[in-house]
Amino acid sequence: MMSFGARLAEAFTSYGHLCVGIDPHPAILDDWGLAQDASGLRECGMRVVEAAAGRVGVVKPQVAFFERYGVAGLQALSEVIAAAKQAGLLVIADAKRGDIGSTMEAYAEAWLNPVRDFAVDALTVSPFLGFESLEPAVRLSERYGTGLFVLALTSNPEGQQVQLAHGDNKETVAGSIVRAVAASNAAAAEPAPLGSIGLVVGATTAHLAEDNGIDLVAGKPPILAPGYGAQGASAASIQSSFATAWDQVLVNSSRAVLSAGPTVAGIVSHIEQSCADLE
Ligand SMILES: O=C(O)c1cc(=O)[nH]c(=O)n1[C@@H]1O[C@H](COP(=O)(O)O)[C@@H](O)[C@H]1O
Repeated sequence: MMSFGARLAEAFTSYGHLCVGIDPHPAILDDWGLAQDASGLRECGMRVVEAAAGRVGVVKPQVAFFERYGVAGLQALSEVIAAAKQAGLLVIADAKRGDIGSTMEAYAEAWLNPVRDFAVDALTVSPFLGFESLEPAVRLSERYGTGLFVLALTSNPEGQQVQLAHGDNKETVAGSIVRAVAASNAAAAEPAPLGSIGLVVGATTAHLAEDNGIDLVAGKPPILAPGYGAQGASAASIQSSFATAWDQVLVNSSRAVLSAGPTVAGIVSHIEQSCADLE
């Protein structure tokens, strides 16, 4: 199995930098005339998958919106994940998992082991119990050919209180996470144009990396950048903020894409416009 970084690099070449978020907010279900239950989630997710297939390389279901409806919601999530993989899309589960190492291993098994119900290509994870607590997920990612996106400099302004705090050695928390991710990629057995351990850096906050001396290029981590569209970042601002790291960036858009529904044709037209903007 090719590494996640190698598969993502191929997806960039074929389809560019857009990742379509599957975030079935209650307001979206209402706007689309869908039921506020698991059948509504499933239908919403399937329409987005149909629109995304062959136009972008990656989709990112937001697990919270499925979890909200309990077991039936998670069943819908597993069906949407399976349909996306079947359509040739890479799938990132946005579950932001993070815990002590022994528990982290169970989370990684749940989301990354290809035999499990929720098996995806990559998972968002939180390093705020200490980057080392993610070690089992890093190890299992390498075993299964999957990837991680580690929160570093999130798109929400309140994140900076924690992420730009300085430790004893004067380095920011975000800077130390980025450095640890670079080291993980440098230690990977299989060299690839992109690492398999990625970062989450908001499209709205990326400029803070340079301002704080944070090197996003070392170790070539893929960078998941949410914030395009609904949170205000434009294609031009994202390209200029990421500067030399731009070829590593996967730009997520969720609400802006879904608000172009409910028809598959409407979603397709928004995706095509966003892809053209990000070229
Ligand atoms: O990990 C994420 O994807 C994420 C990190 C972050 O810093 N900011 C952020 O908005 N996200 C997620 O990205 C998506 C953004 O959605 P829109 O603002 O609707 O495009 C949501 O699913 C968020 O949970």
